[in-house]
Amino acid sequence: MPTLGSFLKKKRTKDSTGSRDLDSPTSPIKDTASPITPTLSKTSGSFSAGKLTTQDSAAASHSTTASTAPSKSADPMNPSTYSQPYATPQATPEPYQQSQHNLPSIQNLIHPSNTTSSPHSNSGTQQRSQRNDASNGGAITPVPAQHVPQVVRTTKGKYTLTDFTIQRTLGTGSFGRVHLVQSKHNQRFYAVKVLKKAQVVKMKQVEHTNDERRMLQQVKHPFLITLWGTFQDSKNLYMVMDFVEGGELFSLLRKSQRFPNPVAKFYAAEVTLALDYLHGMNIIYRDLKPENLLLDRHGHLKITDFGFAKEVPDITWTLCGTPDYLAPEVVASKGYNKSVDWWSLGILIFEMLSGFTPFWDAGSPMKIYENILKGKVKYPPYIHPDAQDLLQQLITPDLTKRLGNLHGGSREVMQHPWFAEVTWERLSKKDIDAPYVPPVRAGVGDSSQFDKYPEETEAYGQAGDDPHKHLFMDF
Ligand SMILES: Nc1ncnc2c1ncn2[C@@H]1O[C@H](COP(=O)(O)OP(=O)(O)OP(=O)(O)O)[C@@H](O)[C@H]1O
Repeated sequence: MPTLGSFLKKKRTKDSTGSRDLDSPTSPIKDTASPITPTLSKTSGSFSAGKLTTQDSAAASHSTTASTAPSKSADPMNPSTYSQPYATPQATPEPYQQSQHNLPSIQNLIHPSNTTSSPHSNSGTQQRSQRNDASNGGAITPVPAQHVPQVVRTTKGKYTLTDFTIQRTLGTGSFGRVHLVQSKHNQRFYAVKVLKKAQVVKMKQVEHTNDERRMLQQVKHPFLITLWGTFQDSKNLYMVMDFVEGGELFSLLRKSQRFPNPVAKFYAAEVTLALDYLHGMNIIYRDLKPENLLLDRHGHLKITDFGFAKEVPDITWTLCGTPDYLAPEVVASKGYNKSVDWWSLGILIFEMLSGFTPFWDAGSPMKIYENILKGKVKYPPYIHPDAQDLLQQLITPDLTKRLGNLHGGSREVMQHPWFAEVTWERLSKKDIDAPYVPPVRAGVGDSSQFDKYPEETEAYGQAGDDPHKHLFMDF
């Protein structure tokens, strides 16, 4: 039996449960007088989550502007890939009305033994725990692959630091940070994830990091982040991705406290399509949570952070993920399969609908794990009966009953009555209006939707000894 070691991968920079005060008068979104008015989408007759209309009129007015910008991706090295420049915004949106949103108080969920391992241990609230190579068998029915894509995308070109002007930090993790950067070749903006090799090695994340690169290189889907390429210097690894301007779903959820039913449904449906795609490629994502869901400038989701994604045809044993989102078979060190992502989808939907996660405990991750194993979920009365029915079938420890893990695979999730209005085909083409359009100015590197972080003090691109180079040959 391998040893179990947990460590801090990333702290939620905001708590996962601080929205228990659901009747707070400061909440911009309430179920009782929802600002999300169900509207017909641009594709009449198909599902539309409606619009967030009270956030600010500037956001709404900007959405028209933003939608004029082409959403075509562009290779950072290649100016010809952006022949249609972004439309210049006609109206400058007002910045987010932060004061209206009144973020809930931060509560600490850091495991005492892990508080020193994070680069931001003074500001965080929740850790991800991980243990490697836990073993022992578990009787699991593998989900048959739904579809295997014909074409595997390859990352283009080889970049170096000198191809980009590094700008502010957009987010931080345990081994590094993500920067907004501008390509010197095409002037467009990208996100570059910088991972410190020494930290990756110290935290035994070499395999996960190489997996992350390989998984991201393989995937191509409207709701998954695009990786353009990777490179390294003596100290750091660099991953060049599209910059997703709208910020984390986490921030929107905390500002909103909880989402009305149609809004949660819209985001859950996009995640479901992405999971269906990943599982069709035998990839388990394993880190579903609102922090890893970014909003593009039109309000559609992009799943980022493939740090735990893994190609697993049948069963795996590694314990990784975020405590609140872990399936019981992962907590119990049993072998597990793709169905852990369906469990996490249940937790995500629960959190979107209620503002807190079902097994949350102020005490510690150990308490959360205990709650997960007990498996008792209290459903708030405002959760729609169809949603509750879906959640009960996703957040079930019985793998022979968990939706998504049955014979029909992800189709059975999509066919659940809660998703009845969703026109999956159109949604997969982003042919359905998002419920909320982030107030960003397209094409100008507007990072106003991201929290501020202290900047890196160590210069990138230093020459010198590189004892870890052989571990990251693919970068
Ligand atoms: N492509 C992107 N565009 C904009 N922001 C991004 C992008 N990728 C990541 N971010 C921001 O950076 C944060 C950290 O990214 P990510 O989770 O990938 O880093 P990480 O180092 O793997 O963190 P963790 O320790 O959770 O694994 C995200 O939560 C998000 O706010």
